[in-house]
This record gives sequence, structure tokens and C-alpha cells, in this order.
Amino acid sequence: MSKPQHYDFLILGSGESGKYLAWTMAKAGHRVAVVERRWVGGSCPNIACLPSKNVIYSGHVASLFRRGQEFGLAAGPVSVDMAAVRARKRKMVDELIAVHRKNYADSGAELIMGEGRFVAPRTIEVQLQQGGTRLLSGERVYLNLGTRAAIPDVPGLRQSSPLTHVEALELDHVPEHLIVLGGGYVGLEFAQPMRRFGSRVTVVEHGPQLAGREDPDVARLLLRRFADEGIDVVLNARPVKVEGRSGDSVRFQVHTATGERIIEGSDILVAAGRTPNTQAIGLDAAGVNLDERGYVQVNERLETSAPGVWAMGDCAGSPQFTHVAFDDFRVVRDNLAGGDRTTRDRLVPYGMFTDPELGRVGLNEVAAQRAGIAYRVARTPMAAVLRTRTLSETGGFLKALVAVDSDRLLGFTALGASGGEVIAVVQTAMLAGLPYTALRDTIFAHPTIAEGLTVLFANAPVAPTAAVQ
Ligand SMILES: Cc1cc2nc3c(=O)[nH]c(=O)nc-3n(C[C@H](O)[C@H](O)[C@H](O)COP(=O)(O)OP(=O)(O)OC[C@H]3O[C@@H](n4cnc5c(N)ncnc54)[C@H](O)[C@@H]3O)c2cc1C
Ligand SMILES: NC(=O)c1ccc[n+]([C@@H]2O[C@H](COP(=O)([O-])OP(=O)(O)OC[C@H]3O[C@@H](n4cnc5c(N)ncnc54)[C@H](O)[C@@H]3O)[C@@H](O)[C@H]2O)c1
Repeated sequence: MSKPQHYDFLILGSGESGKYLAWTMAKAGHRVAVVERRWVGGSCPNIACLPSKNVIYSGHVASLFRRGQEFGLAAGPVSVDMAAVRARKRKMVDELIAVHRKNYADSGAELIMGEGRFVAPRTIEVQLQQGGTRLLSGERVYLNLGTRAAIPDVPGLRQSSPLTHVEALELDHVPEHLIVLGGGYVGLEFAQPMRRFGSRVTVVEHGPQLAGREDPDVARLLLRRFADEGIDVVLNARPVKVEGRSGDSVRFQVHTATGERIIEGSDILVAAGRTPNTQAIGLDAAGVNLDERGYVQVNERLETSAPGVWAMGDCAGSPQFTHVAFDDFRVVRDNLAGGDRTTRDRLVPYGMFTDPELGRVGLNEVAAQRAGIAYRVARTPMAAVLRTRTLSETGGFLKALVAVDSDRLLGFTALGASGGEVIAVVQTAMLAGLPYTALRDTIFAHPTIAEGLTVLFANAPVAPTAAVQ
């Protein structure tokens, strides 16, 4: 083996955690290299969070266009130009990539475009994008490998060349009939805008409800809203087989509680969870152990089984959100500076960018019941939050869980206009250890969605009389 080029920090994958670590350490004067095979800045700005929210917003505008008369606007027939939707998304992504490249240049961190593979402990061979190879070693090595769409083992599915979120974000036409496999985050965030662009959409979910980790009242409302928009949802569906080719025509056979069902569509989108990018990159040669699902095994300081090697973000089994990957960076950064920061007991908020939008922080009812934690519930319909009247977006509700033996906030769910924003208020109160009464008695600006918290908490939360249905 030729002699590797040595770095103080060698980072495999330029995702959320890796890029911030690279920029921070390079600015502090360290010699830093980041190896990235495709996406400058990782998934979030290129193929995940930000482009999907960009396209979702175009879908929202399409829905407002259709509702134009309701707002006193005489709208003609709506036509959707998917190539223009894509162009707007691409422009945003290009601008974000430029910002990333500038951050690399300004910080002095070296970005090496190519596929990395371990050939020895803390030593990576890179198949360079422009051809050739480079051998690199690191005093400290960080894995920020991310995940990719999992393709369930359904006969014919892989052969049908299904869309994943990557290809779905690059469509230049509206699919005639999109079948979405999976009713979780990705499935729901794609199903609704595609419907709003004019596609027929069928969501096939093998669980008993949409958004499986959420309370049934959240799932029911989303189901009703999807039905109102003309999205067909098949629950408790066991995929049997797929025939045909996505982009042309597909025939999807599913087994449901009421018997076999054939769904004929033009395209199929796989949104059924994630697979970590940890295979065939020599992690065994590096002494890095994986767990039974293929994620890198780490302790709460994100140290792997190999000395001098850390893992961060999705590939380390952290909750799969960009804000969590960012916090993984902060854990590593602070410990490098001599701190003692861990991933334990993090208060992780969630936002699902459906319409109505879902925001959640802390416990919901199913999680509290599963953990055997007693709680009281405060609940108010979004229609009682006056701002929603001004928007004609009155669907949804606010729901808070409060301890039984104190006024401590246990969790908060907002399903409705700005649901992903208003949770930040409750999250901050939870972090500060404030009782719910502090929010009840705060003067919030009128008319804002946050003002709804005073409405929500105006009446003392009550203990649930029965398990949530
Ligand atoms: C459609 C979609 C929408 C999402 N929306 C949101 C959202 O709104 N909010 C939110 O918080 N989260 C969202 N997520 C989740 C979020 O995108 C991920 O949790 C986050 O991007 C994970 O960041 P990461 O740094 O762990 O990995 P990534 O950003 O995936 O970075 C890993 C990088 O490593 C590179 N890589 C992998 N292997 C190698 C190798 N061998 N050599 C070189 N490079 C390699 C990959 O190319 C990639 O760029 C969404 C996910 C999807 C799929
Ligand atoms: N707004 C956001 O923050 C956001 C958006 C998109 C993705 N994400 C992250 O990415 C992760 C992955 O998203 P996802 O939607 O792929 O996964 P997910 O776990 O959220 O949902 C997958 C869904 O597919 C279903 N499913 C799995 N296999 C199936 C099969 N064979 N047949 C039918 N249904 C099947 C599951 O029951 C589940 O409901 C999310 O969990 C989340 O962490 C976040």
C-alpha cells in the first residue's frame, strides 16, 4: 500500500453532521478532508428535506389556486407545469450547493468528490469522481454516511424500477396515477402535492393507520383530509407482487382485510423506510461494528467500536432528522473541546409537512401509554385559534399532555396551520421546566397560532377517561 495522505480529521460523507464538523475544525486550524460521492452537503439540501418542502409548497400554491374563488379571486382553469416546478426546486438546490462550496472554501476544509472505502483502520481509499484513486488516513475519522430508500422485498418491485424520493423530485411531468408504497413521512409528504398537481394517487400502507408513530386522532384526521382531496388510501395492505414498469404502467397486487386488490397505476414510489449506507465499504477492515439492522454501533458519545472513529447522523441510528444529525455534530464538537455531551435524553421535535401540518415534541398519548406514564390531556380544535379563521385553514387541533402529579408538560402535538412552528414555543417551555400554566398566562401576540396555547390551556387539562382510540 502506498503511503496515505494524513489529515487531523477525515470525514466520510458530507451530510449535516460531517459538513459542520469539517467547517468548524478547519476554521480552528486543523487539516480536514471530507469525502463525498455525490451530494455536496448531503441529502437534506439535495434530495430530501429542502427540495421536498420546495415542491410541497408548489403543491400548496396549486391548491390555493384551485380554491381561488373562496378568496375572492377569479381564477381560470389551473394548469401545472412540472418542468417549471422542478426548475424552481433545482434553482434552490443550486443556490444551496453554492453556499456549501463557499463554506468549504472559506473554512479551508478540503472536499474530495469520490466514493470512499476503508482499506485499513482509519485509512480510506477514494475512487475519485474525475478518475483515479487517493489514499487518505485520519488521526480521527468520522462516519456520516446517511441512508437511502429501502426497497421492500416484494416480488417484482425492484424489477419495476420504482421511483424513490430522489427520482420523484426530478419528475418533469405529473404521473397519471402514482402508487405510493408506505404511509409514513416520505409517502405522505409526496402523496399530497402529487395529488394537488393533478395525479391520481393511491397510498398503500401495511400498518393499520397512516403516520404509524402518531396518535390515532392525528392519523384519522390526516386520512379524512386525504380522502377529501381524492387520495385513495389502502390500510392493512400486504403487498403481494408488482408487475410492469414504473413510468409506463404498473399492476400492484395487495392483500387486504377484505381480500385481494389490484391497483393499476402509471408509477410507483417507494417510501417504506431507510437502509443505512454501511455495506461494502470495508467497515470490518476498519474495526467498526454494525448492529443487527446494519447501523453503526455507537455509544452515547457517538464513539464506534474502533478507536478514533465516530459515527453521526442517520448511519449511527440517530433519529432520522436533519436537526438530530446537527445535534450529533454538536455532541462530537463539544466533547472534542473537553466537554461531556451525550445523545441521552434529547428532546427531539418532529415536523411533518402535510396539510394540515404536524408538529410534535415530547410524548404523545400512545407513547405515554406504552411507557406507563400517567397524563392529563388539554385539547382544543384549531378552529378555536382565531388566526386559522383568517386563513380559512381551520382543520386540526392542538393537544398537550401534562403530568398527573404536577403541572409539568410531557408533550405537545399541533396538527394544523403552522403546526411545525408552534411546537417550538412548547419545546422551549419544556426545556426551561416551565409548568403549562406559564404558557396559559403568557401574553402572545394576536392573532397568531401561538396565541392558541392560551386557549388550549385555559381549562385545566383532564385525565383521559379511556385509552386513545
Ligand atoms: C424525502 C425526504 C424528506 C426529508 N425531510 C426532512 C425534513 O423535512 N426534516 C428533517 O429533519 N429531516 C428530513 N428528512 C431526513 C433527513 O434528510 C435525514 O435525517 C438527514 O439528511 C440525515 O443526514 P446525515 O448527515 O445523517 O446523512 P446524509 O445527509 O444522507 O449524508 C450522508 C452523505 O454520505 C455520502 N456517502 C455515503 N456513503 C459514502 C461513501 N462510501 N463515500 C462517499 N460518500 C458517501 C452520501 O452521498 C451523503 O451525501 C427527509 C428525508 C427524506 C428521504
Ligand atoms: N418532515 C420530516 O422531518 C421528514 C420527511 C421525510 C422523511 N423523514 C425521515 O425519514 C424517515 C424515512 O421516511 P419513510 O417515510 O421512508 O419511513 P417511515 O418509517 O416514516 O414510513 C414508512 C412507512 O412505510 C410502511 N411500510 C414499510 N414497509 C412496507 C411494505 N412492505 N408495504 C407497505 N407499507 C410498508 C411503514 O409501515 C411506514 O408507515 C422518516 O422516518 C423520518 O425520520 C423526515
